[in-house]
Amino acid sequence: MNNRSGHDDVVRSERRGAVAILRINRPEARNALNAAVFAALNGHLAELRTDDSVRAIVLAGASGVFCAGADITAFDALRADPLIGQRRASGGTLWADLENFPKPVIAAVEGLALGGGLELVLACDTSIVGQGARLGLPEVKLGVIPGGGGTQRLIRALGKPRAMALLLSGDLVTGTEAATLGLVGKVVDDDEVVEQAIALAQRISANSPLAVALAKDAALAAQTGSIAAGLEHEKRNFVYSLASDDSHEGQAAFVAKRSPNFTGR
Ligand SMILES: CCCCCCCCCCCCC/C=C/C(=O)SCCNC(=O)CCNC(=O)[C@H](O)C(C)(C)COP(=O)(O)OP(=O)(O)OC[C@H]1O[C@@H](n2cnc3c(N)ncnc32)[C@H](O)[C@@H]1OP(=O)(O)O
Repeated sequence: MNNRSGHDDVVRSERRGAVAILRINRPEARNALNAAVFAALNGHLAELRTDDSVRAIVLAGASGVFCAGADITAFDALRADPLIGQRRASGGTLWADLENFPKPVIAAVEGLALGGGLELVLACDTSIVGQGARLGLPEVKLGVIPGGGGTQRLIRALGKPRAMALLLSGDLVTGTEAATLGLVGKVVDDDEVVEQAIALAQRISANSPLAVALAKDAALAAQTGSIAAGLEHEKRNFVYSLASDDSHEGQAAFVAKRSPNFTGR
């Protein structure tokens, strides 16, 4: 897959079969997020959304670092942005677009995930983190607060006591501590992060793309509504999956004792 023109250097993309790997590539600024990174990530996601050959995405950073957060030197541009309130120009929809992306997105967190970088991790479906990585929301140390959904996703991930301690102190935790807290999906050796994230993405990619998308969609409903509404959402998605070609293929493959060949329909 070619990198998108104009942003080739700030987000690099590569393919491993049905897995697309996106790497934030601003090592000189510890992969800090600026307008160019947001534009490039949004552009890549738009392409991957409709590319049926891609079944899962790994979001990583370059040079052993995930992301040091929003580019602090870009705050003046943010302040001057008339649309900041609508959060259109500041990449504010990126986190929601990631969370609701119709394909699974796995964060491969090496080194650092701070501020908007940890907010990207929280917006992904799950994450593989290096044991020595450092994660946190240090915005309050800069006189701002998380603006990429961190206040909402952290408390849903950790519960109020643990979330407030991290949010209000700006303290950082290691990858191992983050796994104990439930902030990340899995902690691995620092040098295995990206490969383990790709391996998980490949296991997911072998499953029915339709069932994976329907399961993600139903599970996300649990974050915004009542359990009754969520169960109704799950039921609709279950009935839809049962009627799918993939469901028939899954059943036939089991009976024939062979691997299924899912089409996503
Ligand atoms: C229309 C405009 C749109 C613009 C869109 C912009 C994004 C908007 C997003 C919306 C806001 C969402 C809310 C999120 C807010 C935040 O994320 S606030 C930032 C939170 N992050 C931090 O506070 C981390 C700050 N950095 C550090 O603590 C340290 O640098 C480090 C990451 C721990 C690394 O330390 P060390 O290894 O010692 O290296 P350094 O020398 O400190 O850094 C190396 C160079 O990298 C630069 N850098 C690091 N982090 C950032 C950063 N967040 N922004 C900009 N630059 C960063 C650092 O300045 C060094 O650069 P040089 O001095 O030029 O070498």
